[in-house]
Amino acid sequence: MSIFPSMAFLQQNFETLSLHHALTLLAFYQLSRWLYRSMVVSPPFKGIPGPKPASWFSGNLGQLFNAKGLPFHQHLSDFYGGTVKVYGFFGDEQLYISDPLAIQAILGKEQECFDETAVFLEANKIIFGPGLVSTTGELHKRQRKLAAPMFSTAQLAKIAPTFYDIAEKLVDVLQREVNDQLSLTHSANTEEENDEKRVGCAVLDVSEWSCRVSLEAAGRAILGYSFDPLDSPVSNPYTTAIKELIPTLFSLALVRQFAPFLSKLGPAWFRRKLVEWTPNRKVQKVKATSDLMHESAKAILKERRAQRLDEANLGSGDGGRAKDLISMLLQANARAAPEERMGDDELTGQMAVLIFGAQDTTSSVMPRVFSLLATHPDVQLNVREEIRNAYARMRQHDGYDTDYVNGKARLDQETLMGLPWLDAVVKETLRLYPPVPFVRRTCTKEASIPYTRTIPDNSNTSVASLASVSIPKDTTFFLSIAGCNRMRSVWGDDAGEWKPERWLESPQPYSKDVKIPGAFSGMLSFLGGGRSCIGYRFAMLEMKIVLATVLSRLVFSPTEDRIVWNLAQITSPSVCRAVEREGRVSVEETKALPLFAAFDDACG
Ligand code: HEM
Repeated sequence: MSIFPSMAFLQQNFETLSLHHALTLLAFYQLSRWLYRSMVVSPPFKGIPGPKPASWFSGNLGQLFNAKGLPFHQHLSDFYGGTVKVYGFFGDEQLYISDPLAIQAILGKEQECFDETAVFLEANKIIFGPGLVSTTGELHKRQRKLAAPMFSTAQLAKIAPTFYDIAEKLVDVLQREVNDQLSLTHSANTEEENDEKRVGCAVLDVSEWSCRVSLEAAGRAILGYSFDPLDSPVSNPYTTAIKELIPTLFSLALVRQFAPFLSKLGPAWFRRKLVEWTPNRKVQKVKATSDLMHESAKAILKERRAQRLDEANLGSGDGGRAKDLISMLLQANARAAPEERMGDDELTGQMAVLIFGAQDTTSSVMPRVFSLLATHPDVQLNVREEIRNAYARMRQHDGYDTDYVNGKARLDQETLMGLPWLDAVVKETLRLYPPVPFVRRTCTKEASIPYTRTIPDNSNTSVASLASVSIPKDTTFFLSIAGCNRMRSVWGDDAGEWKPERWLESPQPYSKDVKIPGAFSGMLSFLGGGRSCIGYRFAMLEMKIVLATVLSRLVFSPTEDRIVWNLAQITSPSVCRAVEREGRVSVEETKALPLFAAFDDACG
């Protein structure tokens, strides 16, 4: 008999236990499992290279789940190769995989052996409810089958005008902000000072604007609900809450390890009480955000139902334009066989998950694109010229009137998606700087995975040979999206450089020998396999519409601010500024990405 208390024992006896006893037992149970795995079970990854654990308690987890951890992640694949041994709690051996061959197996033919970690699934169940990111197996497949048609090219074409509405509003708002800044600085400065400043330029926080636009685009396109009309001075409380959710969750990485146990503790009302009683500011912040998301989702679902959006309504009243993706999902749900339908908790779960999935990711990519264009003026010139030429061609075209809305020109979807420079810039940014640099997976049944072992030889180069590693059940590992996207064996010696031209030279600028299943354009940024990003077409369309609309009018150049990109599951930019307090100077980071911006070509 095992010396450890089983979960069944804990559950049966829970009624008679005090909260204090229960938590102590839980901590003991968790601790003993880790100790058992690390001390009794023989280490599974002998011979696989990797760094020493940085701490006896949390191994390398503190380095990996660290806002400043991006260089460490890169170092692992650069220094140790595509399959690296890292340590979890109490010496628990884990893997850090960026090897394309291994990933091909994990996301492809061996995918049945791997799933999201229990920590990820259970934490998401608590935060979002039973949406796509917290379900597994048949339930997950059923939900995906119902949700996938919302993201077809044809359905997305119906929401493209919504993206254009938002992008055009953004340009109007930015124009006002630039004008306001220019008139303020002009009247406050002397002639000399004005000469020194970049004439005609204002400073815009492209990160803040991208966050607001992404949330508004997600709200309107997915829920048919406006979270942030952009022209009000204060952003929506939902924006602030959702922006802080990922960093807060990331900083709670250790506490989240208890989520699988918490989720099995008694009825829902009791688990809720446990969270309410937790004396931790960050836990309370996550709870408040989760409540806000659920309340919003429930209210919107009720509203949609009241509108009785049946098939006839969807196709009429607005020129055949569906209003939002959730209306489409409700309709598909009503048409599905009773046993396939989603319940209300699943529907509200999808709503929260989709808003969340759509917001933080695209709002990480867009500021990165603006910033890279600012520091690569030649590329920016090419992109802007290409967009402007496309508009000019459209104006010359006989039937151009149909592409005008409220007096503003709009590129049709085919033209927009086919702009080579814009496409190359977005793809190359996603490749080199994937907003989600890694995901975690658990091995649900033992699997043998092939990988390429790199061995340094005497001439300071390395030789590669094929190898395989057996991954025991319950092993947790890191799947490095950024590491795989930067593999020199796939992308060539310049894999670490941002070179949009590579996509112009060849539509497939990566090794033909490596096949990563389901991945977008040979990269892993949207992952692959059965849990790949369901919203990648949505993301590409939204980002291209916003970028093309903004870049057709504005030109960007860098300020002297030092920008750092931090890791919080999703990457985000911060500006570093020296602050003096009580005679001491320290560097403070604020979430922002300031760039000089000017309308047309006035920026020098
Ligand atoms: C540049 C933008 C985006 C990137 C880089 C991105 C990336 C990813 C990645 C890497 C995953 C896998 C996560 C994991 O398995 O742990 C994922 C899943 C997901 N994404 Fe995205 N995403 C983006 C935009 C979107 C958008 C716009 C939506 C919704 C409209 C969305 C909805 C989802 C959902 C629902 C999942 C979970 C899918 C499942 O488990 O079946 N994403 N995304």
